[in-house]
Amino acid sequence: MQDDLSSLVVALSKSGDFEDAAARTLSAMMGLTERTIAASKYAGRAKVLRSMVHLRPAGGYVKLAILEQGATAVQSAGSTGQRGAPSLVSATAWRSVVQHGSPVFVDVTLGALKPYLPQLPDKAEEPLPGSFTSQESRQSFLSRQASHVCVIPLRALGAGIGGMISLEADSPTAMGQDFIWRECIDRLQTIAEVAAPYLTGLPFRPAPHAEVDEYLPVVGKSMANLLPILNVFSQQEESVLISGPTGAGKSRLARWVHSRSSRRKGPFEVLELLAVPEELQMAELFGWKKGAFTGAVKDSLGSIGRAEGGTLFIDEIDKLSLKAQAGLLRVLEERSYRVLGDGAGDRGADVRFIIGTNVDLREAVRAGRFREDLYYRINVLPLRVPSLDERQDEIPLWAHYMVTRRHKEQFPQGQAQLSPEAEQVLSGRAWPGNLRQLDNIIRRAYTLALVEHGPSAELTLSSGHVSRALEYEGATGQAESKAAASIPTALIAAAQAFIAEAKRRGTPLDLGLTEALVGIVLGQAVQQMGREEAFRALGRENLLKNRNHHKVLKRELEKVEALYKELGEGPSPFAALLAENEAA
Ligand SMILES: Nc1ncnc2c1ncn2[C@@H]1O[C@H](COP(=O)(O)OP(=O)(O)OP(=O)(O)O)[C@@H](O)[C@H]1O
Repeated sequence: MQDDLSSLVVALSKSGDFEDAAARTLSAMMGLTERTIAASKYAGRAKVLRSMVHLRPAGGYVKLAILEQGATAVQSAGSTGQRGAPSLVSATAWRSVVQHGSPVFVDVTLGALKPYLPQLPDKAEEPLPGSFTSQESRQSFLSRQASHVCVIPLRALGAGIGGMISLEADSPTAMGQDFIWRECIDRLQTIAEVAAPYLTGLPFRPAPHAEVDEYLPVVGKSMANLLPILNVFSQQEESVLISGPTGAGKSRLARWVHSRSSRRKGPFEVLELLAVPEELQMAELFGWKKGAFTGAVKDSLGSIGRAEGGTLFIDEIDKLSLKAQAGLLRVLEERSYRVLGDGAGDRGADVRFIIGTNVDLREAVRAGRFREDLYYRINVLPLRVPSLDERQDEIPLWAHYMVTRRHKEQFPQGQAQLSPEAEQVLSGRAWPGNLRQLDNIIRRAYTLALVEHGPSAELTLSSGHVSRALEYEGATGQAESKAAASIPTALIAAAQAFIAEAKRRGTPLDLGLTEALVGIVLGQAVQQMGREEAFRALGRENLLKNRNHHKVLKRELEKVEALYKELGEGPSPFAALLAENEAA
């Protein structure tokens, strides 16, 4: 073992990317498992099928690597040519790994799951309450011949559990027994510990060029990395949890998942919880029979009923009342529900759920607003959609797509484009409202261009059109949103606000007034850190040494006052500091 471990360490230290490190780690683990089988009573009657690295730090999956028996390289998740639906891992297994920080053994045939807790031997013998998992996970494993699964936590150095490694084996004669996991678990864990810093720290291999389609017409670098994972998710029956900021495209991605699933011919239903008052949530979800409550004048299908045979996307799940959460949990666990006022009993739900959220559900669980069991039940296949600001490379592509789409509605044969300057303006600002906000701006800029040029099959949106569309947004809102953005982005936003004001006034707004920026930064720093610390932090210690800092602060703050005066905005937030400085 020592030799194997040393050669693994050498190999890992030469690995250039996650995929290579994953292949080496998984093949070392599968090799060890095979040797353990060969030396056990299951020799010749059991085989190792595959293993997987699931990198899923808080927020969602970022990488999934699968090594099939006999292969030397990991499969890129979701690649075509995979047989059947690749099984991932059950919600209960992940929950146990997170809660106990220890491995878990799953007997798929029995549907039993045991945490490996040698320090608490009694507990280790008890299957986890609630036992194994949903029917979906079980079926998924069984369809891949996996009868026994071992799941090992993956810890990044100094961090919590950021993922897991799962090993699947086929050993029908070991039904109801622990299989060989106990014999090799310590060594498997050692391999996982040695490999964890490489698996969590190495860069990913660049994703192959992603195919775009009507549901996802633009794919930049970060989405290209996520799509293979989402593709695997789409082939599962388990619930998918899509989190991400509002307007980032979660509902479109849900549709994308549906369009790639085996349910694509079935309906795709959306339940926007934000639009449903709490007291109507149960009715909206489950439907009602005539007379079930005041106002129920005829039978009505709920979202679950309408999504029968297809997919239901429930957006803003954190808005679900605790009562409706209990109802949804039951549907997810038992695949049945009761229509309100239906005396005929429960009906089955053949529905795949995709859940959307723009809040951190763990926080909602901690605050007691969201059921923990429901959280784990929907958190089997989580994925976080990055904000548009994290997908900078997509901004011009989306803008182009949105302009073209709009123009084709008017002129099917026409051509519309954005000037390079217009693209720069769009790329240079922050998008707190994400794709929805970008779409709104493009719509306005397009209208402005039409107004200026008249209806025309050939149309170019200039930076002027885009800037004017942005002006409608209001400079204050922008400035606030910029605070969290990168410095260049924030500065460009400030420049846009300045230019917009210059254009609005009709009288010149002298460029020299922008020099007030130095005073704003300095004044802000002095207010936050105190005089001396501020001058040091901003690289002006020399001014402290020759006692010139009062003078410089005065000069710069006066420029700020001049700017405020010119804008008719009254005293600046640094007026008191200026007076105090004068007195000093
Ligand atoms: N794939 C897409 N194709 C075209 N437009 C898109 C796409 N994705 C997002 N958009 C644009 O962004 C807007 C917001 O997208 P979507 O409703 O999917 O976001 P969301 O993350 O679900 O938002 P919310 O959380 O507020 O519901 C859409 O109305 C559309 O203008």
